[in-house]
Amino acid sequence: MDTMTDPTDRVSTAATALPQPPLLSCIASETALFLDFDGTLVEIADHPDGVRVAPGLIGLVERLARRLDGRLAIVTGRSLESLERLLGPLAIAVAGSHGGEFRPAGAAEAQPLAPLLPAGVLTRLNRIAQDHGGLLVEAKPFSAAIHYRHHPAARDALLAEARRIADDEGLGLTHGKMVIELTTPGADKGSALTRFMDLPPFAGATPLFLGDDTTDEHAFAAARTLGGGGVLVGPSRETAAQWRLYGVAAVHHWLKEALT
Ligand SMILES: O=P(O)(O)OC[C@H]1O[C@H](O[C@H]2O[C@H](CO)[C@@H](O)[C@H](O)[C@H]2O)[C@H](O)[C@@H](O)[C@@H]1O
Repeated sequence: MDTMTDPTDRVSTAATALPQPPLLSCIASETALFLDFDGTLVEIADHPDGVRVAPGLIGLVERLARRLDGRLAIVTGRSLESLERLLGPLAIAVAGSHGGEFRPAGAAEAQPLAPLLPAGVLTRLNRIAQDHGGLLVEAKPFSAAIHYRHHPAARDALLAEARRIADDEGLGLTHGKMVIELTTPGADKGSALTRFMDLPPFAGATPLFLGDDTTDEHAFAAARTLGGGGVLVGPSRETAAQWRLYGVAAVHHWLKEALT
C-alpha cells in the first residue's frame, strides 16, 4: 500500500480537502522545517512517558537538520526535559512548553520566552486531579497540563475548573488531545517559530510546520504570515494548515523521502 494514502479517505470527503504537501526534496533548498512531537513524530500513547520512539527517528531528524543546514527545529508542548528523556540530548534547535522554552541548535541552556508558572497553580491543579480520582498532572516550567485520557467524562468539569484558574492567575488555556493546559502568557508555538525565523540559520527561509493538534494552529498561522505554511497531521478539521498527511507513518515516509 502507498504509505502516504489515508485508508479513511475513501469514506470521508472532508478528509480529502487538503492536498499532500510537496515533496520536501523539491523545496528543501529554501525550507525551514518545524516539527511537532506527539502525534506527529510519535504516535499518541496512553501516558506521556509511554510513547514509542521509532528506531532511527532521532538519526532521521538529525540527518534532515544537516541536509537543511540547521534549519530544522522540534517545537513541542512538552518540557524540553521530558522531550530529551525520550530522545536523549539533542543538538538540534528545540522549543518546549508550548514556546516557553527556546533553545537554538548547540546552545547549552534554554532561554525563557515566557514568565514561570505561578507557584499556586500546580497545587490547585493537583487538588482538582485528586477530586477526579487521581488524574495525571504534568508540571513544566512555563505550563502545566492535566490529562483526562483515562477519565474522558471529566472533560467539561475540568475545562470549567481550569478556566477559573486561568482567569484568577491571568494564564492562557489550551485544550489538546485529552489534555487541558494552563500556559503563562507571552509564548506559544507561533511565537517560538517566529523567534527562530528571526535568527540564523532560519532567517530568510520559508517556514513549514508539521503538527497534529489544535495547539499547533498558532504555528500554522505564524508560518503562513511568514510566507510559508502548515501540514496538518491526522484527520481533516478546521485548520490554518494548507496540506495534510494522514498520520505519523506518513510523516516518517515524507521526511525519509527528503534524504533519498
Ligand atoms: O506539542 P506536542 O509535542 O504534540 O505535545 C503536546 C502534548 O503531548 C503530550 O500529551 C499528548 O501525548 C501523550 C502521549 O501520547 C498522551 O497520553 C496525551 O493524551 C496527549 O495529550 C504531553 O504529555 C503534553 O505535555 C504535551 O503538551
